[in-house]
Amino acid sequence: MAKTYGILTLNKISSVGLKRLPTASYRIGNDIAEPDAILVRSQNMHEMDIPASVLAIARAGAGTNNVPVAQMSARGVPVFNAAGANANAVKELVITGMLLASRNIVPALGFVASLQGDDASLHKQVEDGKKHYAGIELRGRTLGVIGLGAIGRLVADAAIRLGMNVIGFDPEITVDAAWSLPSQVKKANTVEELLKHSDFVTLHVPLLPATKGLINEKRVQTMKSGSVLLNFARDAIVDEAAVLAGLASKHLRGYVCDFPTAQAQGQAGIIALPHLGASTEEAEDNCAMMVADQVRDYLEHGNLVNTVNFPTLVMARESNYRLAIANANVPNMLGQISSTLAGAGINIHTMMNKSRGEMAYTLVDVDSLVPAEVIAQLAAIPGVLKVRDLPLDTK
Ligand SMILES: NC(=O)C1=CN([C@@H]2O[C@H](COP(=O)(O)OP(=O)(O)OC[C@H]3O[C@@H](n4cnc5c(N)ncnc54)[C@H](O)[C@@H]3O)[C@@H](O)[C@H]2O)C=CC1
Ligand SMILES: O=C(O)CCC(=O)C(=O)O
Repeated sequence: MAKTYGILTLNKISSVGLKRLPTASYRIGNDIAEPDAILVRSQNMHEMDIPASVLAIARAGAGTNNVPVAQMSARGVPVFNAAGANANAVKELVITGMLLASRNIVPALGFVASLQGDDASLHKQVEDGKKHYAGIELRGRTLGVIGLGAIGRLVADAAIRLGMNVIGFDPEITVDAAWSLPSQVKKANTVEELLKHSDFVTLHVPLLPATKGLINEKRVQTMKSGSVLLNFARDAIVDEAAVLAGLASKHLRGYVCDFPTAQAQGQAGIIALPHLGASTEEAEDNCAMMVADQVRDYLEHGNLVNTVNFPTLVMARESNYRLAIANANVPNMLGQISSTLAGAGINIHTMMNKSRGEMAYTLVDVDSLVPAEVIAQLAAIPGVLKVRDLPLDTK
């Protein structure tokens, strides 16, 4: 009988993506027991008892801070994301956020909603009251972008098209990302340099120990007087109390974020959206399609693309029998894997191994069926975290 896979969904995942997992071999739902993979958006998985059956977790989005990545690495389980698939949606909301703040749109809408009377009275109140909501233009102002990955690059490009000057800071920028940046983007050497010169500052970094509290009290004070901070990355990247103090003293003009909190609720200068950055039909479909394809390729063929904890490794099938082995990145793993196979009289057709940090991953195409006892021997090699037997279904 052909193998079937169970996919547990923890949030609503677009059906456009789920359709890429054929119903003949995939059972998908929010109540799948002993799933082979989990698809998730923002649900916090840190306290979840993740079943031992799970071979892969895929975040239908960019940030994986809601997934216990280190715990999964120790189990040899890759954590996938949908790199770049929702970047355009976030870019459009960031530009919206800059316009909302620069033109005082939120209080202006509140003013209009509060008006009462007939048309003539409304007209008078509007003309008298509009002076309180006069704004500033984006053209000619400076945007500082912290994090020039998939989203930051698109935001930089859009801002330049609106006539803004753009400064960027990203000490870990990839060569490809640097090539794709508009030449007008100026490089800041430090966060402080960027903050000092920017009228708007937008954050597009992942939440990591190194980025937690990136915008702290000292840095709020370093920001230009009258500037606006935009945070569509993660709440903990900003020390919100410091930002509220900056708003109260009028040092900051506004804080636009995707993460409402009780302490910021209703405070002047705050525009908080309900984590809407990636909430467009297009982004939800793109993310779901990307992770469905990645998970399917991993479950069926062991290929790894777009994980946050494993190397990228894709190998075309060259035989009907494949082993996928997740192991610690320590000496002599390949030697032990090949000698175990040789000892069992199994010929290696092709073998590829790649590492990333402490993790390594090996795909081995062999010429004959691998008996269960050999799989057990491989799994028992110290440092081997997971062994998967992936014979092609040739029926
Ligand atoms: N509000 C929402 O709905 C969404 C929020 N996000 C958040 O935005 C983050 C960024 O998303 P992408 O641009 O797609 O990720 P990405 O991985 O393409 O880019 C992140 C960039 O940040 C840079 N970076 C890392 N540490 C840094 C530091 N200390 N200083 C400056 N740069 C640093 C990296 O080098 C990389 O270029 C995600 O991790 C997620 O938390 C992403 C999508 C939707
Ligand atoms: O799935 C969502 O709506 C949240 C998107 C997000 O925060 C991310 O992709 O990092």
